Amino acid sequence: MLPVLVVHGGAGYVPTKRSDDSISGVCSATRAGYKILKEGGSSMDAVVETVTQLENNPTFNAGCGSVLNVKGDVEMDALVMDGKTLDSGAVSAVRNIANPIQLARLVMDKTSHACLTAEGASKFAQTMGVPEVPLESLITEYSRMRWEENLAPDANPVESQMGKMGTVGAVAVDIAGNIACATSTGGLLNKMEGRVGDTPCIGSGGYADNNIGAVSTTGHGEAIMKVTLARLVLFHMEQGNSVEEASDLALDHMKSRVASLGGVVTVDPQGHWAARFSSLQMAWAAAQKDTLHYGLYTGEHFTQSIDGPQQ
Ligand SMILES: NC(=O)C[C@H](N)C(=O)O
Repeated sequence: MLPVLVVHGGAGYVPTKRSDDSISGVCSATRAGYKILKEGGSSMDAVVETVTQLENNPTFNAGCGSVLNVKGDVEMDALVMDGKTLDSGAVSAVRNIANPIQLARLVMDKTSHACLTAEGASKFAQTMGVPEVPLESLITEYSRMRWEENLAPDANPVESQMGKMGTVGAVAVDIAGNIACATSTGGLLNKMEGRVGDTPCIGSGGYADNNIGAVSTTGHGEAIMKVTLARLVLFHMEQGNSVEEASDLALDHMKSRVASLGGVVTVDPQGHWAARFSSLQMAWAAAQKDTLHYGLYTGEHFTQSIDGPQQ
């Protein structure tokens, strides 16, 4: 069953003209992460590489392609967690870097803290030699268009975003049985300056514990934090539920308790995995036993050889 990698590209609704790019984006990032696992690399290396590729892909709301805040700026959140030690690293409201997930990992590896924010995170990035990139390099025509649309007095950015989420995340179990998660996002469309969502919060945007499993989440951050969605999935697994049942129970609770939709990718130490969502769509992919699995709509599950024609 091991190794295994499961990836999401955000819960919500993917406009038809962007759905092929979303599917091919999650599939190629999954291939890259799975290669690391197959060669004996760690689950942490695999999830960070996978999420880095998705941050570099302008289709997704993370890194280049992030949504803009109300001022037209990009402020990004990211989290990694290591299931062996329960160490985690996060950055919130970080600007002018290409790969927040790599900075989150540096917070975990090189500081005694779990999260750095805003200017402090930028100063740390400089100290670590992470190159500063111009704001313009993170902004796509599409994200600027959606920002402008949502500045109108009658606009409803939360409603509009539920349509198109695009946060990215990955969970993995490596050959040694170590488990990790990584999640990265530009957050919510036209959010207030300084708004921090669920993504960098342990237990909400993700969680990993070698004894239970790992989860990466996507959805409306304020709702995800109310139910600590990632830890809630793992709680249900601790109660004896399968990865699928636990994921569905947690998503059902978020829907009934706080009327919010979302999605998760989940693994357990044996290598069972799930990609579940209550939203209309979630681009997802998984790799196990040299097979690539992927889908977009509820119930959709395609498979092909990992070395087959590029999806
Ligand atoms: N697209 C998302 O999943 C958004 C993210 N959870 C946030 O609220 O920041």
